[in-house]
Amino acid sequence: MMCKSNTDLQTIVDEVRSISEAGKVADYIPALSKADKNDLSIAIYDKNNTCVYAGEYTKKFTLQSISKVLILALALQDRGTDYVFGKVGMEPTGDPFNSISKLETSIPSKPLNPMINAGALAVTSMIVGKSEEEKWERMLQFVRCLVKNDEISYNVEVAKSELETASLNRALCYFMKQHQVIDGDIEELMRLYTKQCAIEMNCFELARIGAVFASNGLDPETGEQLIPIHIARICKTFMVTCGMYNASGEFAIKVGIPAKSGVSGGILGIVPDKYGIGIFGPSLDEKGNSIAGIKLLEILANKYNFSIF
Ligand SMILES: NC(=O)CC[C@H](N)C(=O)O
Repeated sequence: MMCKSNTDLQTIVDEVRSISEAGKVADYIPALSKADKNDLSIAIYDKNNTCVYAGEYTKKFTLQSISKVLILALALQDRGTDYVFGKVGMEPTGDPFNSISKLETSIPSKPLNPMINAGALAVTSMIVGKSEEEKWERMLQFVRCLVKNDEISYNVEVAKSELETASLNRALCYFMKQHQVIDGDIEELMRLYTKQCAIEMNCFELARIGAVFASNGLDPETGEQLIPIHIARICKTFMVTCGMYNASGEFAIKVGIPAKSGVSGGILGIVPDKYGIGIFGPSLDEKGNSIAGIKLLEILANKYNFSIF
């Protein structure tokens, strides 16, 4: 399926692009600091299988936290809701995505939700497989299936860069191991998590994943049920309550759709029963969300009445 350029969308992208100057690209994962601050691209994939784009839409980026939604969908299929939510909560947090503080203060000690790092690390530890290789193969295959592209892979440099510097995420893991939220080898978990975060695609491919969620788990092209309906619903609900980190409340008011961002500057947006949206704009605001990406969504939401509320 080809995605077509769209002049109305391009006009909005051109208007918004300069906002990127006010933000900065993530550099706590050293390899991400190489991103071009002024890149901005968007694709909107209709559930009836048409797609429009604007900006440098073939540019690839790593999913980072967007992968949390996808791996949650797989873990829920692997283990069921009772098991997953026995270990990870369902409540939003007003803290930054990598915060450790609530882990110690909540009783019983479990991460508040699967969209913050602690919760996502616990979710990745639940993926079924006889070996590390098998677990990774299953994770990658699931994402490939959502995009319908077997060439989707991960950025080795970004994964390595994060693996070498992820002391805080390691600390979250060891804390959770002590409290029986996770078990197994922490370095294996770190390798799987940093690879899932480094899965790479362009905004068109991300928009296609959004279209699967928008259609309650159905592949927009083949009609195949890729994600069970109840799991697609759980994922979209988490995206509304926790998807934009500690900016989720403001985003719900200003845009009003399920969305998930990542520190690479990607945003996955879903207009239920209508569109999947993929955005890439690596310049971030102080909460770690794409500054131009959010602006684009605000404009589009107003213009086309996207809000689900
Ligand atoms: N917010 C994000 O995108 C964070 C993902 C990143 N890989 C991390 O764990 O720090």
